[in-house]
Amino acid sequence: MTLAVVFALSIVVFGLIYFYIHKRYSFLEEHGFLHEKPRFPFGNMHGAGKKFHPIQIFQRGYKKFKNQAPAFGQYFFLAHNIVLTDLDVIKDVMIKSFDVFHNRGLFHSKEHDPLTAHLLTLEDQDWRNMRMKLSPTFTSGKMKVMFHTVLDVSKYMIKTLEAKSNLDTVEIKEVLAQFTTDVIGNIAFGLEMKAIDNPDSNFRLMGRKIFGRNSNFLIRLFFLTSFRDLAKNLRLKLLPNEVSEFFRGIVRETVEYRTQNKIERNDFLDLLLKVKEGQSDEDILTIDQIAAQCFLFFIAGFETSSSTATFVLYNLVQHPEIQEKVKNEIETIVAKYDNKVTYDGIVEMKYLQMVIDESLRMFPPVPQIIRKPSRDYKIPGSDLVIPKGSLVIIPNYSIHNDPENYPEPDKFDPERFSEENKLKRHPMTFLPFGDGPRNCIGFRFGLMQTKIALVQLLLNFKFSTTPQTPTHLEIDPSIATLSSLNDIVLKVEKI
Ligand code: HEM
Repeated sequence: MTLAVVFALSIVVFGLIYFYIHKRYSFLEEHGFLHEKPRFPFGNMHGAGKKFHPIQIFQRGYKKFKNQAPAFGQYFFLAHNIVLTDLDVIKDVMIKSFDVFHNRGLFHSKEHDPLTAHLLTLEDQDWRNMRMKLSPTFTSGKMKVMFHTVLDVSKYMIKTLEAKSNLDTVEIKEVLAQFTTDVIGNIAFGLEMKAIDNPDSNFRLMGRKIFGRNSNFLIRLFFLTSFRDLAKNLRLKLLPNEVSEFFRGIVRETVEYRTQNKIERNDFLDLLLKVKEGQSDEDILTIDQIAAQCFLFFIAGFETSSSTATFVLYNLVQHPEIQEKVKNEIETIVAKYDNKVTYDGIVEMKYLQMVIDESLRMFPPVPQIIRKPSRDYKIPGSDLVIPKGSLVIIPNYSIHNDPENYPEPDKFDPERFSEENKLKRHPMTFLPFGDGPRNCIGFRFGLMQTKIALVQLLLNFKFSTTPQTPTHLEIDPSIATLSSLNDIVLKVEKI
């Protein structure tokens, strides 16, 4: 081949690539969505995962476009997504038009990455069947049964913290992450673990491999989700083999042990095994399906709840008068129940709930909610049409921190969540657990374990700032859930 032919071919190839990129980056303009100018190869995601958390990029667009249109667009590499800003449209998407928006479009691969095929990612009828099977596991009645197991684990946390108290520097996020790891390991995998005793326990290590700073989980998830079909064809995986084998192995062994020894426990695994027993053949959950749900309970349950409790404590040390008020409420209600921490007692703690809600508003652990329309969707009251298959983002972090919804959003003020004040706001201004039929199935459990941890901690210790406590929280850009970049170091004194 002569040099001239090579040169001509290169020009054609580069021309085609340029044309393809240009075509992809014209998509939002052609569909009428406002957007920032994309730059190849990251689109609008320059710095995501390194300098910025994706929610900070969504927030930039949210502030810019919110008052101009009910939705705006963004490019993630070459893929587009649509971010909703109008609260009525969000309500329509999550609730009324659920028949169009029942999927999330997240990457999963039953065949090559079996632990990714769980309730969070399943679609259409597979999701409906699984949600129906799992819903009975998360009722208030089931929470009451599991309450005592969580309480026992919390007593262990208190004992361990007593040994550390009166030291000026306790990194509280790690203490709480060890607590929720123990809880979920116990309830979802049937294991009596002591991550609190051994911060390097396998479960805690797996937690760090998934959510830790170097995991790149968030970027991999977005990437595989944006190029789902290609990723499946190339047999790409979201989870490292090591993580996958660890969780599948534990569930397989525990199920075999329980079946052989006819052991019953009041936990998630038991309830999933009951689904396995009672149904017709096609309804029976396979070991991989059970392992995937348990794995999801682990990833959905431990980080979210420990972050919630950490953010509450962080806010309470900045506001000692609120710490005092919530502690008084806890003491009064515990005294009423014969000096015992009871399920009914924690349900009665209204001010504690307000404190938790206000923390969830400022720092929602799941800071964006995702849906994928199964057909073209015309946004009510506008000419915009969201094309079938687009990734649609509900930016709950931006909504929760929008001064039009919450004046002075950086101020921690639990009174915003009094019954009277809640009624004054649009229902879509508070979405820590999502909404509609695809909301968080585990919200009761998440709140219960958060409350148990806080009640036990506040009954036993006084928390205050130290010179190392951050005065302002930076968001960790590399972690999928909302997490603080700074260690949350507090002074802990035994009462
Ligand atoms: C404070 C703690 C928690 C927070 C803030 C939280 C938040 C969320 C959010 C925002 C969603 C998406 C909802 C939507 O798309 O509308 C979600 C989904 C989900 N969460 Fe949670 N969560 C928490 C605790 C838990 C726990 C403890 C479990 C299980 C043990 C759990 C299991 C799930 C599952 C299975 C889904 C997917 C539901 C479905 O697609 O049908 N979550 N969570």
